[in-house]
Amino acid sequence: MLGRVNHIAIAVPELGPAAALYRDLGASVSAPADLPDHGVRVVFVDLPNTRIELLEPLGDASPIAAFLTRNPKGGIHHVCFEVEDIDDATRRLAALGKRLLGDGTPRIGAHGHPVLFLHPADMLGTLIEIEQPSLA
Ligand SMILES: CC[C@H](C(=O)O)C(=O)SCCNC(=O)CCNC(=O)[C@H](O)C(C)(C)COP(=O)(O)OP(=O)(O)OC[C@H]1O[C@@H](n2cnc3c(N)ncnc32)[C@H](O)[C@@H]1OP(=O)(O)O
Ligand SMILES: [Co+2]
Repeated sequence: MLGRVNHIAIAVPELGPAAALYRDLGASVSAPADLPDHGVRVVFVDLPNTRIELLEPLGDASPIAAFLTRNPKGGIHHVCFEVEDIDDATRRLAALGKRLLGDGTPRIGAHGHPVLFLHPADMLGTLIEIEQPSLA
């Protein structure tokens, strides 16, 4: 079921300095993009074998606000795995008893592809995102 690591997300209190840090390391960093439906502002750090997704809260109801209250300097927020067929993966994960966050159906993520999140309590204390990077 699980394919490549599509990205590793780091939640930060301020995107500007975080993006500058990775630029100073010589990485290619995208311009910020607001994702109001997801309550975050995001930039992507391109790496040879995956990406870092830097996340800043956007709006009062950001799903990463509580995380940053617990981790005021920021921290690793989630890992995103690619799947070939997110509908099949959703069914299989639900059958395995994994809690699917939100309304339990995939939503369009930062790359314009369907994504879904699994509750950290069911995934060894780690928030897991799955993404279908291409049309099934
Ligand atoms: C989709 C666009 C973009 C993309 O890649 O395309 C993104 O990735 S956007 C990313 C932001 N969106 C999300 O994270 C959506 C899914 N997340 C959630 O629904 C919440 O963050 C949730 C429910 C996982 C946690 O919400 P919150 O922290 O407000 O709830 P609690 O304080 O009750 O926490 C419950 C429990 O989970 C632990 N927790 C919370 N966040 C994390 C985390 N990132 N990693 C590991 N564990 C986490 C928290 O400590 C609590 O643990 P407990 O033992 O019960 O105290
Ligand atoms: Co993500």
